[in-house]
Amino acid sequence: MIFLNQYDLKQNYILPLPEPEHEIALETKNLEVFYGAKQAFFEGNLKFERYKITSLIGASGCGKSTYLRSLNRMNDGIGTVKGQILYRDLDINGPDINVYELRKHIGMVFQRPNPFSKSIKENITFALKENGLKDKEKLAEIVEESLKKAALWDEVKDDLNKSALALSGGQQQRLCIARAIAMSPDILLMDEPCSALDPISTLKVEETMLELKKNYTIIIVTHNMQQASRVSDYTAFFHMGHVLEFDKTKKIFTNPTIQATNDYVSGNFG
Ligand SMILES: Nc1ncnc2c1ncn2[C@@H]1O[C@H](COP(=O)(O)OP(=O)(O)OP(=O)(O)O)[C@@H](O)[C@H]1O
Repeated sequence: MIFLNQYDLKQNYILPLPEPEHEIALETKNLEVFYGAKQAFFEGNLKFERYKITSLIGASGCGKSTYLRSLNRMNDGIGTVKGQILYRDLDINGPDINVYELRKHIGMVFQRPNPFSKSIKENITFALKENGLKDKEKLAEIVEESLKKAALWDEVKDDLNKSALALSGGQQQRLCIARAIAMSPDILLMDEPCSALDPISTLKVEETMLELKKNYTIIIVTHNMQQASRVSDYTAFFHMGHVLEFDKTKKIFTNPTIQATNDYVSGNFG
């Protein structure tokens, strides 16, 4: 067993990023996150390609969620985020950004399914109505479309007025995905979206993600190595608050450049 502190971070990090092949949906430059005096994330320079899935992997406490949550300002009021987060030529970490509007573009799906205690339909229409959409036909259209994209429509189409809380955990998580995509985000952040799900529900959510990447850019935190290798195009390996290696998923899992990545993906430390 190899222990985390065995790696000399100064020698290993940070590998040059691969050249992005396509358009960049989101980029972080010199991102740092502090909780009080403690620095939890260091020098994050990553570029996320549009219509691709990027997995963030690494041992518990290495800063994956801290980094992910910064991308739609979920760390506001919790930690201090320094550096730039560039989205459509805007630094969304800037003081003049309307965070509520931002989250319509960069949505989040959490670890535990968290549907509202409302009907399946209302879970999807609630935020849209709050945003002023009143047209019933348009709302019904969005409900159907979002549930179809989240691969839940066939299972719930006859029960749209039933409580979302009566759904299984896996169905609830797909409903939360439907709720997020009903707002037509550009980018979906997913923080261990399958950790509370059984293997069959996990596979369904993974299939949903593969379908969703036709229209969305997805960044997912996962502890599940098989999941990262099954769904993602790129993988970033986090270690003690640093991104040590970021590359195509196939390279990370079959021929990583640094020892620490190799040890992690082959299960030799944890
Ligand atoms: N709200 C907070 N206040 C203070 N410290 C925090 C807070 N959230 C996270 N941390 C600390 O920041 C570091 C990174 O935590 P983070 O949750 O980002 O790691 P992670 O890689 O996502 O872990 P896990 O895989 O267990 O979810 C840890 O040392 C953690 O204790």
